[in-house]
Amino acid sequence: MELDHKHGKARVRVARVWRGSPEKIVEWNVSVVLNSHSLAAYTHGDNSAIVATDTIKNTVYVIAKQCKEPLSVEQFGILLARHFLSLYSEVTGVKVNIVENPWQRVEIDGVPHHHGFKLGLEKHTAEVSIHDGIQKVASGVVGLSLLKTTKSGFEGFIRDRYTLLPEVRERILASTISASWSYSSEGCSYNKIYSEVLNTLVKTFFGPPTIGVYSPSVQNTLFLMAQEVLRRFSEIESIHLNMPNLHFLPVNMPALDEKFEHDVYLPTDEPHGTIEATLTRKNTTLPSKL
Ligand SMILES: O=c1[nH]c(=O)c2[nH]c(=O)[nH]c2[nH]1
Repeated sequence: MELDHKHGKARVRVARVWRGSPEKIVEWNVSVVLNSHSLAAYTHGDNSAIVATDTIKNTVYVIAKQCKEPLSVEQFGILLARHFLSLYSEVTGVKVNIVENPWQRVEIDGVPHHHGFKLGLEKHTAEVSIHDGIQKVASGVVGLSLLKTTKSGFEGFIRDRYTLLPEVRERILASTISASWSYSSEGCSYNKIYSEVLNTLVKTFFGPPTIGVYSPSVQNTLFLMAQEVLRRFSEIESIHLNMPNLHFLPVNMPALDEKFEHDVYLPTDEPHGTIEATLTRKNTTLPSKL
């Protein structure tokens, strides 16, 4: 028999304020998982090699306190992960996942407020793992909701006795996107890359402001978004995109003598299409190696 085991603390919420002009704040929801030599805790009730999950939680606050300057969610994850490995010989591996709550500075009549913030929508995430001495950093976003009212269709799919969906060249395309991307190099400017990757994803989803770009499927749009990120950011090795297809169903009411004219829709998120893919860089240039 072999027991694969790990333990940690999930959903540790911490906010860190840096006083000054202007004031700065981050709010993080931190989860830590440790691999350790604590097999005996499972097999013999011997807890002598366990870092208590309560201790793990306290450590999040202590490391936050030690951060005297603002830092990215990735940098915080790296500090935390390295701490557990360097302090405890019992710990052999660590994974830290953090979700940042998007507090954004308020502007009053165009003037940034000294200490006022409002909550944005999409959230910056980070995953830092260290196993066998190898540190891996991935950044991401969750809750990036995008919608376009036209320049989307879906045609040419399998038609059989189970198919009801009409082929269309005109529909609403909407998704709440999650993405995560991993880096091939260390010490990147994580916050800068985060906002530029988001910008790239959004630009590719919509196309140019006045004319947009036609999407023949969520699958194709997803691929083009991922490809553009790998093209632009040489430090990114791989990107995963999860793009649920949130259907806006045409409302037809023949009994009321009202027919759908691409105007009234029933927005739904259940059920939704699930479309996801990971694009990973090969050593040659894209897209020839795909
Ligand atoms: O872009 C789409 N991809 C699909 O795989 C799919 N399936 C479906 O019913 N509608 C859509 N739309």
